[in-house]
Amino acid sequence: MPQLHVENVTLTFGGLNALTDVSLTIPAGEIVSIIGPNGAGKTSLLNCISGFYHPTRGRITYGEHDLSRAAPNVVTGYGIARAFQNLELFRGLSVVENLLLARHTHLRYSLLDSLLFHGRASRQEAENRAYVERVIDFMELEQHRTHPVGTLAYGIQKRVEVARALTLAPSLLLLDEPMAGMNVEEKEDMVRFILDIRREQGITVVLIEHDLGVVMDISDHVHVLDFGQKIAGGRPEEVSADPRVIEAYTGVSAPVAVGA
Ligand SMILES: Nc1ncnc2c1ncn2[C@@H]1O[C@H](COP(=O)(O)OP(=O)(O)OP(=O)(O)O)[C@@H](O)[C@H]1O
Repeated sequence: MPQLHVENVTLTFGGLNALTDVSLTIPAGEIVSIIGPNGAGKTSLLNCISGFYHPTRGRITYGEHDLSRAAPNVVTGYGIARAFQNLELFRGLSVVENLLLARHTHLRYSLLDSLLFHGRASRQEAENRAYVERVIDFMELEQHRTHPVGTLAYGIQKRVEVARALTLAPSLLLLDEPMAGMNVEEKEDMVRFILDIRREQGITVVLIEHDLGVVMDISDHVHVLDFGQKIAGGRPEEVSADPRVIEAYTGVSAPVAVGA
């Protein structure tokens, strides 16, 4: 499975650097979290990886693929799917309809194919339905499958959003605050799903999350952004003890040991 490399990425909006010279590697099969205070550049980084923004400078690669100038649908085609912070679901459509719609972006046949080769198109359609049903099973959404998404509890809608990304059969899943606004029980469920996505499906997970307890519990590596710069990266226990991280979160400089 490919590794994701972010190399010296700078992203500028007018005079503002949303990201400055950020480098990090996401090893295949890991859960890696990106943390940092509000406005630190976390979503901007995810936008660069998923092709919504293009870095002003620097390079992003996924295995042999250069993502730096790729469009979002091309990035998805390379096996990178994203669940959005603000749900990207059609509220009036059912769970199963939302997932089928997302899966259709992966259809291998064109309109011409479907007219000329009806058999191939309908076989593909049956495969898509079977795939979507497996995702519904995996994300434990059976009881909601025919309900319009807009009528579901917020925590369930967030779960459908993750399911939507999974229907694209990614090898790398980008999750932007999948637990925001959830109660404790819903968070526990989402943590379990994230762990299972990695363990049972072998999918690499990049997570933006404000709940540091969750981050430290489930991440293999953590990278910390502050004012668009990477200020720390490493194992959760290394990062949580790093004085620069403590300062970024508390605004208070960590005491320097006497004699240091
Ligand atoms: N499209 C844009 N145009 C102008 N400025 C932007 C744009 N997108 C992001 N920014 C700016 O870039 C900086 C980083 O924003 P970003 O949303 O990436 O931070 P974040 O760490 O995800 O914040 P949060 O935790 O609040 O979601 C902010 O100053 C933001 O205002």
